[in-house]
Amino acid sequence: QSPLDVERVREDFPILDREVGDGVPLVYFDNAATTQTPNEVIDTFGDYYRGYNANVHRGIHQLSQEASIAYEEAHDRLAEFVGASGEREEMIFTKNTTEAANLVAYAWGLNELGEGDEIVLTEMEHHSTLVTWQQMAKRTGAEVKYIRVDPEDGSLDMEHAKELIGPDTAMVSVVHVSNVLGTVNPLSELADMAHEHDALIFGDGAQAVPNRPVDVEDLDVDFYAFSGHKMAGPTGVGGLYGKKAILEEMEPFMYGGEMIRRVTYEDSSWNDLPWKYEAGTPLIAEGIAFAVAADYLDDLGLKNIRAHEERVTAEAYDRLSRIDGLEIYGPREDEERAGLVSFNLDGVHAHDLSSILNDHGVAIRAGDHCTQPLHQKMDIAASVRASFYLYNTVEELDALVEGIESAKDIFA
Ligand SMILES: Cc1ncc(COP(=O)(O)O)c(CNc2co[nH]c2=O)c1O
Repeated sequence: QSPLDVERVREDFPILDREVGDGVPLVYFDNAATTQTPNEVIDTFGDYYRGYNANVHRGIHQLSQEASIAYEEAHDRLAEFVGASGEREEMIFTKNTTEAANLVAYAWGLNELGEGDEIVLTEMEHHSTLVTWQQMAKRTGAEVKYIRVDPEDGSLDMEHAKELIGPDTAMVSVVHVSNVLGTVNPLSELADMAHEHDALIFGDGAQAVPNRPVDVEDLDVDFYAFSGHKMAGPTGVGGLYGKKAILEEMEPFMYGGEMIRRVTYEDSSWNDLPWKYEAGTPLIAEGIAFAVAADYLDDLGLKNIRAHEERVTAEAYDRLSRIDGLEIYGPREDEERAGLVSFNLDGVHAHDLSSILNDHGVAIRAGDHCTQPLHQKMDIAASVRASFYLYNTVEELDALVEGIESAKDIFA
């Protein structure tokens, strides 16, 4: 029995009633790419643009004050959502997780990294962090090293992590939950290892924040990034948590209005946190809707969402593992796994399988999921990924299994 009343929850997501193709019911299993948006979040946009649309931070008039208060308080809400006690001063709104990683790489990395410094990543990093730190290393003369991933169960080789993280390590950047394997990495343990050597740690929380309680202070990460569109919120807004002392010391790398205090022809000084890192007119409605998404998830309960997702994922794993010729990647059935299952079917290319599944109404993702090095390491050109969220049901798995069996009849 799920801790969520899923049938009632699904009423909040009108898109889930859609039919696709020849009138086939939509089965949305692409939540690791982006989640669907509840009415409460959608309605925020209409309320804002009909009721209090104005530019923020500067206006004296009432509309600007209303918009400013809503936008600024949204920062407090997202800080609270991830356990940041510094409230808005530790919560920068970016466009997404990718931009958050780039902000840290440019604002911190460009100034702090040099020859001899090492950046420790994992082999399962998403391109948003892997390419960012790889290119920042090339620009600064730093060196990137990768913690090995065990291809058998997608686990991180922590003995190898202990070898790599040392006195030359300046930054450790780790995906909290892999968007391909479903592996949940021991971020807190890696933070301790980084701090033992006075290195900083960046946590990529894109696949963690939506579906489990995250407390950045318990984790003791220095930075932690996540995206609104992956947690029932809008695209265009993400959160970058940073420890206040680090954000105070760091120099901004995007300049302009909002982020300044005083400007002369000779020099400029910066605004308070977090505005110092939010140059120009922000995504105001998106930021306000981001906080509504956090409220929506907290009303359902992140522990309930996690338990529901575990139930659907366990059933998916069990049913997929019974299909001959289907190989599942990542943690084994008895190991902790986030709400996704990536796999391949013998004799059927991932793109062909996803096309057949689409004909059955099933929306999944096929490809490299922005982790090309990981796929190369696993010696697979691509993979098919089914990813679940709070509104999916065990019954929806029937369409997935039927679609796979249909693909076997056609291709295998
Ligand atoms: C682990 C991880 N990190 C970072 C990102 C980047 O997030 P963004 O900046 O909001 O795009 C993603 C998005 N992952 C995926 C986006 O589409 N399919 C995916 O698996 C992700 O899964």
